[in-house]
Amino acid sequence: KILLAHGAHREGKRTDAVMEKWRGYGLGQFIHWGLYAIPGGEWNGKQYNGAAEWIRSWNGIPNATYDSLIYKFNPTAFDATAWAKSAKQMGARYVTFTTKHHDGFCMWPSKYSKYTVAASPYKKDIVKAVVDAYDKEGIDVILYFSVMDWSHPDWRYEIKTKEDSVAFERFKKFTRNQLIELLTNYPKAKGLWFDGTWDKSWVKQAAFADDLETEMRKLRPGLIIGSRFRADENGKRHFDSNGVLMGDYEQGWERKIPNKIEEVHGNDWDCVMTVPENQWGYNKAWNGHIKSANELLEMTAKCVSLGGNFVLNFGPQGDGAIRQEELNLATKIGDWMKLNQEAIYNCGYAGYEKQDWGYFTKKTGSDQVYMVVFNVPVSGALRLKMPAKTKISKAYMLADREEKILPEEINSNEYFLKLKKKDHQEPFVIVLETGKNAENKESIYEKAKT
Ligand SMILES: C[C@@H]1N[C@@H](C(=O)NCc2ccccc2)[C@H](O)[C@@H]1O
Repeated sequence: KILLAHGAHREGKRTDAVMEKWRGYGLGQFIHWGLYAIPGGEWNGKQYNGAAEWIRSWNGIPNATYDSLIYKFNPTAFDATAWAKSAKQMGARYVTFTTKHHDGFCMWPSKYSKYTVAASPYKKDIVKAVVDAYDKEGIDVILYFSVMDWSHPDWRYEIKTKEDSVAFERFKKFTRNQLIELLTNYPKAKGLWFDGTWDKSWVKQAAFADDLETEMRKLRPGLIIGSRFRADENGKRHFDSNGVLMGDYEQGWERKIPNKIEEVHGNDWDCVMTVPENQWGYNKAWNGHIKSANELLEMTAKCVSLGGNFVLNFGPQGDGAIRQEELNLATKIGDWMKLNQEAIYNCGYAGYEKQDWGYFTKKTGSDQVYMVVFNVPVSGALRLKMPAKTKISKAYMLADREEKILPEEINSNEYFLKLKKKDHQEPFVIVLETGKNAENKESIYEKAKT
């Protein structure tokens, strides 16, 4: 092991109650909202073909012109309670909210910047409204914060000159001030979701970032900070020079999902996902593939089956209303979650191999196993391969506990589950009661000799 002053300070999962709760969330909501929602991916009738929240970086718009959007920010349709109620019915158990994105506009009245809601016609503290409304619905709040701040005169992508380094020292102080301000103003926030930390300038600040993380954790015991915040003294990010995860969970799953358990290295993790292929902020033209509710439910089940959380992004419009397509998805997902949440909340990796019909999840701290089924074969019978020594004592439909399913053993540890109904239009859950240490019933079929 390489001796590191600013690598990981802890190895393996956190075991405290706050993190145990985080681990069991299953489904979360991301909200990207800021000045970028006003142009919505378009400027002077021309479409910006990047992600809508990056439109300030487009050379199609002078920075000063973009920044003057502050004078147009007056979201009359903004209703944090309506957002929180929609998230509640969807079944989200935490929300990650953009306090400041790469453009540098602050959704709270920061005293360290003029470029905030306080200087807009709207004036009011949006972060406070969101934190209070979601907290009232029992949904935990994580604050998203972009270190990269294109609007700040002292921000640098990299430090090339003495002047750059003097400026960036000021920027580091500014960043620390804003983070301490957020933790002080919004003590209900359970964590910080850092972004914009890949710049060469920030990657060189191992000691500063390490000290800042320590200071934030001391100010807010139990605070949850992911692996994207800081680099170690060799510039290694997410995993330090010894390959150990920095922070409390892996934050690398952005618009992608692991396929097998080995890819998560025994760490906690969350996957953050857009509804279109790559739009986080509101984009008028939702081009390309828009994910359906069933696709998003499958992503949720896949993440939970591999021990992670699935965080679905919403991009409210410039007026503060959430677009109808997103509200419809939240409703459809919520309808399914109301029936099947038992297989998602406080569940994790079951330890079984992946199978064609869908995903296994297991209730944390129990032997209760769930099959979240997305693919029923034409035969209408699900082939189930269990590890040796696993006996199925009971199988039934979660949505109708009276509908028992008799597992037909076809081979040692292989079963067919014949379903009453074949044409399922929605994913569904089968509950498996397994006796882990059941005697390993000798198979009645001898193995083929090859
Ligand atoms: C959560 C998303 N992260 C922001 C972003 O800049 N992603 C682009 C990116 C993704 C992964 C590594 C570097 C850069 C996007 O704008 C969203 O805020």
